[in-house]
Amino acid sequence: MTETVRVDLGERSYDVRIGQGLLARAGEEVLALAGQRRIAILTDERVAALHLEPLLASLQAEGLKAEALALPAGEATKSWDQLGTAVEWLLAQKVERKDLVIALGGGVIGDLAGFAAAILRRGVRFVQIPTTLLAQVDSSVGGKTGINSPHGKNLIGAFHQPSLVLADIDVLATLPERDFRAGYGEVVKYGLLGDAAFFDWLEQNAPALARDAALRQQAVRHSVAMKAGIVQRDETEQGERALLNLGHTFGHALESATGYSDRLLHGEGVAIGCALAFELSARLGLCSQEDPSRVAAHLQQMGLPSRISQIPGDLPDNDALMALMAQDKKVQDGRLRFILARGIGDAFVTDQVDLAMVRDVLSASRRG
Ligand SMILES: NC(=O)c1ccc[n+]([C@@H]2O[C@H](COP(=O)([O-])OP(=O)(O)OC[C@H]3O[C@@H](n4cnc5c(N)ncnc54)[C@H](O)[C@@H]3O)[C@@H](O)[C@H]2O)c1
Ligand SMILES: O=C(O)C(=O)C[C@@H](O)[C@H](O)[C@H](O)COP(=O)(O)O
Ligand SMILES: [Zn+2]
Repeated sequence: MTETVRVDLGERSYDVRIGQGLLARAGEEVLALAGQRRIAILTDERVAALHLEPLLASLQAEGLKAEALALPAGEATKSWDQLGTAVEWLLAQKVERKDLVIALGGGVIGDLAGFAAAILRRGVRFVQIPTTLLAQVDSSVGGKTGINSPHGKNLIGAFHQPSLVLADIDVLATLPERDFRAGYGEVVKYGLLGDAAFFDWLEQNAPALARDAALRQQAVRHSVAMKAGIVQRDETEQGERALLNLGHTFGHALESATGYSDRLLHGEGVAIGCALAFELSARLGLCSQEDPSRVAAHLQQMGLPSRISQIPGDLPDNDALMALMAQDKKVQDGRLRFILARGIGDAFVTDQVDLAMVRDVLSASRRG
């Protein structure tokens, strides 16, 4: 059964449809949204090999004309170079303001295609067809788009909401195990930041998510509904939305330090970052010492890293990691802001953090 979560943002409102077989029905959905418009699909080479043909067939069945560009797979694609390639290709396709860009892929393609759509002719509509667990529960919803810089993650970007999100949970069947696990890092984040009962549910059910479609759909829908609620209340991260950044201050610095490479996937960085945020919260006396232990145990159970020492290869020292954190978008008046927790499901934003303690937490996590 297809379920719909509405993201209510006035004239920028849209539906997130979650269910099985949605890729094969994408043509109908797109036709209903845009009529007979030109369609330009941005995807990556791995996803194209697996899922582009069914999408094209579905669009053609509705008489829709579509062209596709496949970019290299992987985080390094969120770069100026690939953004330029995508935008110039869209212009060469003569994509007009009322046409549609479709992002078919994981968070990398969703972020890059969304940003390309935001700046093309000062904004064209786009549809997200997320093909990773991470993209279905998080990146396809909420309108954060952008690319990375050597100075830090997602430092160049725009808020640009999609017009529709089609999350077909069947396409996750082809996702490599490591990418599925990494995506789970963002699922568990929702329980940790604001829903203790969801975290309890995940402790019981998450090991079965990869093989049980009904549980997977439940987890995706719950995550999307939580994100939609937060985004509706705070679209451009003036306050509450920063909670979705739990684990990211640490995680983004670690991703930059590892060169946006396969050494550390985004969801793995988030997992380590969540563990560090709870460790820091416990050291500050905000939550009990059992909370970080419970978080780390669950991450381990799910095959996710929880410590910096689990990242392969050399890392820069703590000074360099702190310098990367200083580029975080949550920095205000030169002060770092962290998402900390009073307990599982009870996160909050603060700039009242002793940086010496942050360094201690980094050092302890490096020791393993
Ligand atoms: N905009 C947001 O709100 C937001 C939220 C969370 C994460 N992000 C961003 O998302 C990115 C990470 O996204 P990701 O984890 O999806 O990575 P990704 O897009 O690189 O996808 C992971 C890998 O899976 C492959 N793949 C995708 N779908 C597949 C499928 N169905 N079958 C087989 N292979 C498939 C891709 O080719 C890639 O190799 C990061 O850049 C992160 O910053 C953005
Ligand atoms: O949607 C949000 O808001 C998030 O913070 C979701 C995060 O999972 C995502 O990684 C986001 O791209 C991070 O945002 P950033 O502003 O720190 O780049
Ligand atoms: Zn994230």
